[in-house]
Amino acid sequence: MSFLHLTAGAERALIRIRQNASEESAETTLFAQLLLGLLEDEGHAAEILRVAAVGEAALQTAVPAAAQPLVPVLEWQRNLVRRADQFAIELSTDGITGTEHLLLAAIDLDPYTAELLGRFQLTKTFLIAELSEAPEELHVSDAEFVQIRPAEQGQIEAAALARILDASANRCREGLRVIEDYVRFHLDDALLQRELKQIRHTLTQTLRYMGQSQWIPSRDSLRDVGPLGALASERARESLMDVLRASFKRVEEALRSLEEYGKLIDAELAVRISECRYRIYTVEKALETVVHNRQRLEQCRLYLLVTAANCRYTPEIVIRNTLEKGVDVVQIREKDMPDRELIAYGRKVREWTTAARALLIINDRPDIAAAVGADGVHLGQDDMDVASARRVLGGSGIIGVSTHSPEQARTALFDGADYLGVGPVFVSQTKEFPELAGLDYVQQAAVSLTIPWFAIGGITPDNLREVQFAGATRVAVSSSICQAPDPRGVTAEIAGRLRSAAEAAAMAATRNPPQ
Ligand SMILES: Cc1ncc(COP(=O)(O)OP(=O)(O)O)c(N)n1
Ligand SMILES: Cc1ncsc1CCOP(=O)(O)O
Ligand SMILES: [Mg+2]
Repeated sequence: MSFLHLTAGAERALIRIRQNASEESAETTLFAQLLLGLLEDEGHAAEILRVAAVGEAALQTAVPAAAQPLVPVLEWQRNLVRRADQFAIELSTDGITGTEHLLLAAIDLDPYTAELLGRFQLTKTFLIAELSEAPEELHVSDAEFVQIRPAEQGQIEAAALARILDASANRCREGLRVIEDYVRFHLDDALLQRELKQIRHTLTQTLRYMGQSQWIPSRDSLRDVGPLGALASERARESLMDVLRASFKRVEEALRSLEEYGKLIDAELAVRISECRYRIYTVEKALETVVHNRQRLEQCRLYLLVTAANCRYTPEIVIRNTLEKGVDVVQIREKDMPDRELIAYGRKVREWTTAARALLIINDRPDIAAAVGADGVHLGQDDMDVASARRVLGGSGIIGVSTHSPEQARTALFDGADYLGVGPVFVSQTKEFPELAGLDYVQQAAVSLTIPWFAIGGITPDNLREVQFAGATRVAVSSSICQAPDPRGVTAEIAGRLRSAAEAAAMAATRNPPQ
């Protein structure tokens, strides 16, 4: 199993640190451990360090003798990966984060590391130049371009065609930039960023093959119909979301134009443009729901799955008492209840959850969720797919998806899930699983996902600490609350610990804001 976007070497380096670290460590010690780990490994960073003649002995001196304040390891690791991701997205064509990007992030974030490696000429500027991959399109030779030849175009004037294609390509590129900025600076979502980058890359390459370099001589910016900002509707924007939506529209229209006019040049290349357009639609849909539902889920930390047969008391007692003590989301998980009974029960739970300002999710059944006015539905890997469920539930319904690996998480995200279940972490009293995803998957989710996710499976007050240390800030539980002699007490304990951790993280974030 691997991280969503890290090479195996980068993954090993991070896991090693988490295995050796306690919850808090001196920041410089963590950077020193990272460098030593990178040097020991076989990755790209080791090669860079070796070529620069940086040996183990030199790295040991990275730890200054003076006592230093401690930082939460989890937070440190998130910042490191986030910075490394940005370097990978900017510098490499595939956007995959490798050990070399971790090394660059360490130099960028830590003055001691920068000073130490600077002595070996390994500076940020040097590494950026070294790691920048030339865009692939530069390797396409002129002979490979499709030529626009007036004779082949029949009545179409080649210069006009070139102008149309050039203007559309520019509109598309500009719009994509605006969208990428939103995803990077507002959503901070590396997965979507990478998808956008890959679309941009495919597009650049396709345009290159369509003979883009020949279009520029036909460019006439002053006479170009509809320059940006000419219309009042193009000038007025009231929110970031407005800007985002307008940019998607501009990109989609420009792609459509490229596709249609591109057919006059090469039908196969036009198909590639059309594929880009569909990928953009997918990203647009994912972004719309991510933004809307992320707000609704933002403050939810404790998620309770209720199956009447597994409760020590009646579901009403369990649900109403635990809502009072900090449950934020209730999932009705009834596999065998007749539909009419389920709907009547669901409507009652809807009233209790609404009064407590909590969310109600129905397991497996979008039709029942719609019928009872629930906030959403939860789907497993073998349940209805997200797109079909959304048609039943309607656009604004929340859809959660169970995932057991990073690959499933990635798929669920692009299918349009609003939150994920991440597990099973431990053996569950509620459901048997052929294998556990374990704390490894929780760690992977913690560094990779910005969509809300809940660790699930066998979580109790006794093991909650381990789950939190692996990076979970939200948990979903069933038996440890529903079967407890004191569901209120267990709920209060779990909810309280999740809240304290969130408050501590918020304090840390104000001390060390992401750049
Ligand atoms: C929050 C949450 N995560 C995971 C699951 C499991 O869903 P699924 O795999 O479909 O299994 P069933 O619960 O349907 O048996 C869940 N329900 N909730
Ligand atoms: C339905 C399900 N899917 C993954 S774990 C799980 C059960 C969660 O219940 P418990 O908290 O009792 O393990
Ligand atoms: Mg299911």
